[in-house]
Amino acid sequence: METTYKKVLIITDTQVAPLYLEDVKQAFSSQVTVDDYVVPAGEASKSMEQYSRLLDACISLQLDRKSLIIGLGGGMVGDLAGFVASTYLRGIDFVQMPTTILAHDSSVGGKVAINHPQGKNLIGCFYNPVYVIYDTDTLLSLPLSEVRSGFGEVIKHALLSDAEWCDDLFQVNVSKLSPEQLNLYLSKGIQVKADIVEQDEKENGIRRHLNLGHTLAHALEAELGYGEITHGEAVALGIWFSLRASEKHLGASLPTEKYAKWLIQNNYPIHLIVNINKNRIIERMKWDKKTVESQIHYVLLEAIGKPAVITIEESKLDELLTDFLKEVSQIDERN
Ligand SMILES: NC(=O)c1ccc[n+]([C@@H]2O[C@H](COP(=O)([O-])OP(=O)(O)OC[C@H]3O[C@@H](n4cnc5c(N)ncnc54)[C@H](O)[C@@H]3O)[C@@H](O)[C@H]2O)c1
Ligand SMILES: O=C(O)C(=O)C[C@@H](O)[C@H](O)[C@H](O)COP(=O)(O)O
Ligand SMILES: [Zn+2]
Repeated sequence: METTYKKVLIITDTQVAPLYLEDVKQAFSSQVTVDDYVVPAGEASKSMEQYSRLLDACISLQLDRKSLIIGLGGGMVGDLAGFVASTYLRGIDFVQMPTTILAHDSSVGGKVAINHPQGKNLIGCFYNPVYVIYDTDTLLSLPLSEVRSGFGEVIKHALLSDAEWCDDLFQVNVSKLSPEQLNLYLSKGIQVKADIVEQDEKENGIRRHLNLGHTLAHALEAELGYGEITHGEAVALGIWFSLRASEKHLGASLPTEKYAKWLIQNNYPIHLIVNINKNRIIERMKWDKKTVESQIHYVLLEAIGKPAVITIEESKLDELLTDFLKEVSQIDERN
């Protein structure tokens, strides 16, 4: 990493700024000019409008190729700041300072992007930070809803890798975790992700497994309106569908009941999808980046730790989704 940055721009959001921005600024010597740009907290800021304003800020601050951009915050800030850094002057150095549980996933692997009303992360690229600085003490200020959201990606990493870890997680109440337990899960998750990304950085093959649950999750986020459901909660619900679809489509034997019980005990917002418009969701699923020649490719599990990318015909997907939404609505009525 360049160690003589003269200008630094810290990009953060309105919820993180009052908590951590001054601390980070104070860490620089007086030789460095440190500016900040604070976007509204929430997924809606991962937009073309904020991206454009941030580029205007880079230009008015006259950042050059020896300047540094820091993304201080959760995955929203990381993806947005990283995309600005990747395109400004064809790319300047970028540091990720993740502050959410979910960002154990988003700060690794170099995917940076903004959303389009049609779909999630439709505009982006692969651009790695020069450093990731993850101070897990920052996680102590997270609201419970964001802890829950972060566990959508933690449980994904467990299902992709390790049945014993899954059993352990099914016992977990996300509101009652010790910092030691959380740190253990985060390092396990980072390892699972890093191992996959090292083998397939640009997602031509096995990196697609990291999209478990995301074909439905991204469709839900766009359909409900960005920020109406968190990314991690949408992923957790998307994984539920993937587990059921794996049982029905592949005949896999999976702990789907235990998984659903865990979701309910931890108050994942299943009510948000009860009245979802199934046909519009299927149309949105076609915008998934794994889609090739209009064929939806789905990440299913043959077993825990054994993901596979499977083409599902639209009529079959319709049937699977109809059954799933019926099941969700019956469970929602009972709870
Ligand atoms: N690039 C990738 O590989 C990747 C992977 C997973 C998710 N993502 C993206 O990440 C985004 C979701 O990330 P997220 O869940 O971190 O969302 P987020 O960045 O919107 O953060 C969630 C909320 O928590 C607040 N917050 C952040 N840190 C806090 C702290 N320490 N204390 C108190 N409040 C805090 C934020 O202000 C925000 O309101 C989505 O846009 C998703 O698409 C990207
Ligand atoms: O890193 C990856 O690869 C992932 O799929 C991780 C996902 O958790 C993440 O949400 C990612 O941004 C999804 O990527 P996309 O290419 O489907 O937009
Ligand atoms: Zn994700």
